[in-house]
Amino acid sequence: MTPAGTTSAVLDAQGVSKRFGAVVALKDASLQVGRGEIVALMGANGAGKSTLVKILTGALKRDSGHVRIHGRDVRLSSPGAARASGLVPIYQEPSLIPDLDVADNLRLCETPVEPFQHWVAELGIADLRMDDAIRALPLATLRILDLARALAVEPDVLMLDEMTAALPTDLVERVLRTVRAQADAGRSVIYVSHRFREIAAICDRATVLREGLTVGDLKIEPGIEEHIVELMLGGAVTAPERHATAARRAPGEARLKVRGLRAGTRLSDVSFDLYRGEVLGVVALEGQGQDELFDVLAGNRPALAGGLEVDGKAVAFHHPADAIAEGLTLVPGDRAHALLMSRSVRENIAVPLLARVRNWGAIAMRDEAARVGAAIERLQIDTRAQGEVRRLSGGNQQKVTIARWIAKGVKTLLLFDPTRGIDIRTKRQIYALVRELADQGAAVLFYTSELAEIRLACDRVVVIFNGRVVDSFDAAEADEARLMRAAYGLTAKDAVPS
Ligand SMILES: Nc1ncnc2c1ncn2[C@@H]1O[C@H](COP(=O)(O)OP(=O)(O)OP(=O)(O)O)[C@@H](O)[C@H]1O
Repeated sequence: MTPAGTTSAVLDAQGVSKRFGAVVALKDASLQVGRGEIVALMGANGAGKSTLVKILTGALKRDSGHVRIHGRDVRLSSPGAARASGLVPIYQEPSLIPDLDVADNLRLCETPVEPFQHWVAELGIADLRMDDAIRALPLATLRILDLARALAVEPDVLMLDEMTAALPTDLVERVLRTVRAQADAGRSVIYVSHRFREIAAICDRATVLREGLTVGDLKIEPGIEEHIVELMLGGAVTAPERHATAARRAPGEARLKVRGLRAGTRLSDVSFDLYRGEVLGVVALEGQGQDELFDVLAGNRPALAGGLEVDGKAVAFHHPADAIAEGLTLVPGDRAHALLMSRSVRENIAVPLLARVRNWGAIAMRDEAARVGAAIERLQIDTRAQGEVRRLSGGNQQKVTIARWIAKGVKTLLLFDPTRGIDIRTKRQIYALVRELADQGAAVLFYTSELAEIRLACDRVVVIFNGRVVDSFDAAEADEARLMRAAYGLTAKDAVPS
């Protein structure tokens, strides 16, 4: 384990430990980053990555170990102290205050406005106004604002914790280019991610944590992926299964028919059929109407035009309860809203999605406890901190949102980017679970911002561009180039933009 440039490391953390009551989050973690280097910090859900990042950014105090910056021991006693040492984080969840506008948020954290605006424009958010209320902005925009805010203060070491997990493909590419350019200009970056494609694209090295210990430090080179996975999981994992063969829909009428659906300002005219027994993927770049589509299907917003049919019957949803009554269940992308953060893991899994739907999930208590237990086991949810969901690692929180529908059983499942922030082993388990649910007769609509998931999890895919379905094909034919072309509104004969 001899990382490049240990002696000239900009940041050098050694022997870091941290305990939360009985939970040992970090036992002996080390991490070095040289000037101009991007180091991936990897590990399964709950390995301790976020805890280490929080210690390095002064949000948590370490129990033992030391941290050196440019060779000097530092005490990172607060986020302000870490910033003063040049360490700036972007965490898994948006950090701007929802009740304030952009300008007030900048003032509050003393972010210089001009550089911030420069980065916002550079990152492709063209229409941001300083008096926009944070609450009204989409999650993807908030993540970009967090990055712009961090870049505006010209950090020595930038730490990105699952920064791209909520972003659609086009914004991910822009973020990756920007981060790489920052490193090329001499800044150092710690990049926490579960996405190998991104790590291969921009990182120089990977430091791997397992159960709070640093277990490897590797140069990123072709073929390193399986080695990293082995280190992360402490043993071999099975290769991903490819489900995508022929369409698997059950015979008979479509479970859900969507016709000429229009909603908000972005969803113009979307039509497709979703059958029992199939997993239908949805691919779209940022803001092409996918949020509005899922919102309408979940009863969160009205359709302005078009119609829905469930099992051959015309329906109109005015409230989420209407959608649930027709058997449509949403797993939203935003776990912060999906979970009761100060309640336990079990309560979160068992809680009816909406208390007012009285006949929903009428399961005997004993039976329910068994189902909740089975779902926890199935997804290997880390229950060491199960008393309050907010104490779980980000990936484990996401698993809780998914465990709900495993515990309850569903007819039509609407999954909005369900695997963001989830480690590779669990992702594979989730694909298998989704398949199992479909095999049992569920119809699944699966929006993902990770194009590779289409082939791994879906039978068919529809691509939405500019509020319309522009292409639809079997998942077996869904290589990333074809999906990308379609997502950019290019037909098969057009060239991919280089
Ligand atoms: N405030 C806290 N109280 C109790 N336990 C905590 C707290 N914060 C983190 N933990 C526990 O520490 C362990 C490590 O969590 P951490 O968030 O660092 O993992 P991670 O590697 O970032 O995971 P993920 O990939 O899921 O985000 C987990 O078991 C988590 O439940």
